Amino acid sequence: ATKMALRAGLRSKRGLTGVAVMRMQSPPVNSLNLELLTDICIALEKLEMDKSCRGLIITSNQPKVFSAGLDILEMYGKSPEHCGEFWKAVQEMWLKFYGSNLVTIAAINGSSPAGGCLMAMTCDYRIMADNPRYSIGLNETQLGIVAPFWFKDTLMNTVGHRTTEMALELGLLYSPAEALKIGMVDQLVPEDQVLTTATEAMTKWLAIPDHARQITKSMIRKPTIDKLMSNREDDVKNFVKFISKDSIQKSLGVYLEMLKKRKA
Ligand SMILES: CC/C=C\C/C=C\CCC/C=C/CC(=O)SCCNC(=O)CCNC(=O)[C@H](O)C(C)(C)COP(=O)(O)OP(=O)(O)OC[C@H]1O[C@@H](n2cnc3c(N)ncnc32)[C@H](O)[C@@H]1OP(=O)(O)O
Repeated sequence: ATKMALRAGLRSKRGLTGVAVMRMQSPPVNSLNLELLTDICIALEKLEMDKSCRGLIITSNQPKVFSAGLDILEMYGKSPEHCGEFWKAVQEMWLKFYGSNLVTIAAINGSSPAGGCLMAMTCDYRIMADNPRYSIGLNETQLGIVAPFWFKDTLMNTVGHRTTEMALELGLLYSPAEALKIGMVDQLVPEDQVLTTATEAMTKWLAIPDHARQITKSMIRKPTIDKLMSNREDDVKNFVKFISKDSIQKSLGVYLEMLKKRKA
């Protein structure tokens, strides 16, 4: 039986119609594996074609974690072919979210490192739980890997040039308060209010006529999207070449061990 990795449905509570809530539920930490990425893309594609849907809130059903980012097990000890397929799915998720016609809001109810942060940054607005135990950021360099140009572009478009230099080179993970300060997230609220606040924020975004908002969003994001679109195959090749290196595989292995030991 296929595992339902997320739930998407149109809500009509409190007068808020045409808004889907997507809840990632891939235990234990919503790491983005091929299955979850594919499910997310299919669900978003369906919503995008549904004329009654205008907005999407993405959140997590897992306690304490929004998403642990890309599933390292999809990149560790796998064949070049598998790594290539996986990377295409990561690209697809980014392209669909960053270019979405819907109003997209990330209700970040837990930690969101690396690919989890990327996913949140593709949204139009980010609300995070104000819990100092949670962290968010692009920490790739800490794993000995390099975030590709479109991760970097998404961060730069969100927090600016200088902050991106510091954040990306040092692989910084920020507390919610720090993330708010640099503009990585837009609002902090108590944990139990993340979803209701996302719904309230959605009302404000939906008050803008769709066509005007969509054209404006596209005008701002299209150059960044086009850059990946015209380099997709090379980007896959670069990823496969990079991730297959013995030194990179070793770094990933060490990092996975560290994650397990930290737990013990
Ligand atoms: C020139 C360059 C050219 C090309 C380069 C191209 C590309 C390279 C770049 C690729 C980009 C990668 C981006 C990524 O997203 S990499 C993933 C980074 N993610 C992390 O660093 C997060 C790691 N996880 C955590 O910090 C914590 O798990 C978290 C804070 C999310 C939750 O903590 P909690 O205490 O609640 O859970 P844990 O006990 O730590 O974890 C539970 C089990 O889950 C496993 N786990 C956690 N994260 C991952 C993951 N991302 N992938 C796979 N597995 C993960 C963890 O090991 C535990 O497993 P078990 O011990 O239970 O077996």
